[in-house]
Amino acid sequence: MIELTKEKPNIDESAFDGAMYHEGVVDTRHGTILYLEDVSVSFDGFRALNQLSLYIDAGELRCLIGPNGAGKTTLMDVITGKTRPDTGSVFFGQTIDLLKMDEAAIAEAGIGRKFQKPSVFEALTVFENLELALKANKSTWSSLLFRLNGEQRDLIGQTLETIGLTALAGKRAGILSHGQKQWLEIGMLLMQEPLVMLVDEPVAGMTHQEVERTAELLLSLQGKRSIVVVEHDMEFIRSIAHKVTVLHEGSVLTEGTMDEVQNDPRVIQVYLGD
Ligand SMILES: Nc1ncnc2c1ncn2[C@@H]1O[C@H](COP(=O)(O)OP(=O)(O)OP(=O)(O)O)[C@@H](O)[C@H]1O
Repeated sequence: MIELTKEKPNIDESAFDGAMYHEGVVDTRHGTILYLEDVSVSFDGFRALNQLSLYIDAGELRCLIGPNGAGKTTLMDVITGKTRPDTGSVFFGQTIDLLKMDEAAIAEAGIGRKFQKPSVFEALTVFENLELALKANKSTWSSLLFRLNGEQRDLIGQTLETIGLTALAGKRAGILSHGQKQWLEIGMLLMQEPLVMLVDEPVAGMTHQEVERTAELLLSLQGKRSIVVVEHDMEFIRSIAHKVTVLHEGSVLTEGTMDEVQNDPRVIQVYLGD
């Protein structure tokens, strides 16, 4: 079981199915941190997700691939509360019903998302961006009075090391390369101490060297956090993947190692072959 290290999230008690929730703890005793079962989403009669079931283990790094329109973004939107499914269930650990929570409560409970386009504050330094991400946890009033304590400085220091930007901590984020901005944004997400990180196309537009560094970064996080990566870059997926889930027409087509899915004739037909 992974313990939430931050304060007890402010979750409506009605989101809990039964009395299994212990203060500050997401119940992963069965090894699974995200349960999606029979999830369907329709837009004007078009099924973007079609009875999709997916299970993510605590601490795993899962790669999600699939052709354009397969439903990857919609799946992320359902997990983070942006889109409500028509049918199905979505649980965080065994007991937290995400369908009863809004986007803010889901984020606060420990599910963080990094969008494809970096949105760092260019006028602020790298350090200040991380500081701001830490403050975003606080209410507006307490963030006005907020001063970093030693523990929080250490957390920023560790995060700078993790994302490889320690030497640039005092530089304005606007001067960073595209890859460095992406790492900073991953760092900002880490400041929220999420248990689950959803990462959308992290290496799009990166140089080869930056792609390699991003692979190392994500691999260094597995075990500590559960990470779901959506990416089209197959070489990158191969370098990080243990288990790959292939989506097609809103459902899971197959799951397995990169070799297994790449040699699956159905995958070759719908995705890798085109
Ligand atoms: N808000 C919406 N309204 C109508 N249709 C939508 C909406 N959002 C997604 N869709 C449709 O649902 C399908 C799944 O889209 P989604 O963005 O989830 O796919 P994806 O796998 O993320 O694709 P890509 O790899 O291109 O990002 C697509 O056909 C898309 O056009």
